[in-house]
Amino acid sequence: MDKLITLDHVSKHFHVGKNQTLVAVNDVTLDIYKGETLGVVGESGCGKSTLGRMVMGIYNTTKGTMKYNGKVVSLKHTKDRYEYSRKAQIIFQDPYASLNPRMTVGSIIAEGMEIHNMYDKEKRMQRVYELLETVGLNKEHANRFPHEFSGGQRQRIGIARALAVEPEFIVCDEPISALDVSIQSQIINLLKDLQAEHGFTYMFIAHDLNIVKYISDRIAVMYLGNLVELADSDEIYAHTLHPYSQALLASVPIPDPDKEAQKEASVLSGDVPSPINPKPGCPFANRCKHATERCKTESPKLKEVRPGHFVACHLHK
Ligand SMILES: Nc1ncnc2c1ncn2[C@@H]1O[C@H](COP(=O)(O)OP(=O)(O)OP(=O)(O)O)[C@@H](O)[C@H]1O
Repeated sequence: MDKLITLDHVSKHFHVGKNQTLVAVNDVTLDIYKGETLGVVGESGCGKSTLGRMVMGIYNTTKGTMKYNGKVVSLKHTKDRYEYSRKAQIIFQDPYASLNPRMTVGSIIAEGMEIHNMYDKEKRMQRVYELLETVGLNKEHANRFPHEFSGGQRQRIGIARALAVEPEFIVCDEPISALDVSIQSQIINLLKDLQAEHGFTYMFIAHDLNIVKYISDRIAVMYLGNLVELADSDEIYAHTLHPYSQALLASVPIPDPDKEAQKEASVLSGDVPSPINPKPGCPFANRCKHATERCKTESPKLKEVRPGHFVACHLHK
């Protein structure tokens, strides 16, 4: 498969006080292949959104390089950057916060096409109507305002806006977390159908491992800014290697109450360490029941331990 995005030892640091550096993403090396869905999972604060924003070119990388189709993406105002801002789109967790309440739905969807000088005014409006139909809304909705819609409908508007500029790559940043469970699968199915039709590449960020399993070809597990495990979706569920991924999987509720009761309690005990001025060693060491002295001092590197299955853990050679 062809690589669309290449992250080479990418980090993002935020300066949060005198001599204090918050390491939101730490030394991530990762490829995203054309047409795939890469699921990115981990607890709140582990750096998923920051990674998504770097991949979008919204944040600069502090260290390392990101390439799109072999070309380095930077925030400098170049022709490539302008083109990338069309090819890479994002769908946000909270569709209401990301839609301008003073603009009609039609103007929201058309805005990107205007910025990128796509089509004349009449053709843009025709595309708005078509896009509304594509995402399961209708033409009449173009003249309404975001507050007149339900959460699921607003997310459909967010998807139509992303599609309007004919992107190749879409970051879906927890697009269904804020929606009712009954609506979640409708949005997931819409995203899957659109991918089948247009060949989009997705980076799908989520907490919920069940949903990620259904939509992802591969899954990346993050912990405290680090990529700790990466494998095909089926492989990672069948052979979960990192103790943190095992704990995350164990935290997904099992519908059978007897099995749920038998599950090992306290799988994720202990606090997540601070990302500010992080200590050396494995970031998961203080919560890991397998941790040894080595884990407390030496950071494990991500290595391929089964075909296409990468893990950063001293337990696995
Ligand atoms: N602009 C910023 N300035 C300072 N710190 C930030 C900034 N953005 C994110 N962080 C910090 O970086 C870390 C990673 O945050 P990020 O939002 O990427 O995590 P996340 O996994 O997406 O979490 P969530 O699921 O809650 O959105 C957190 O410790 C967060 O507080």
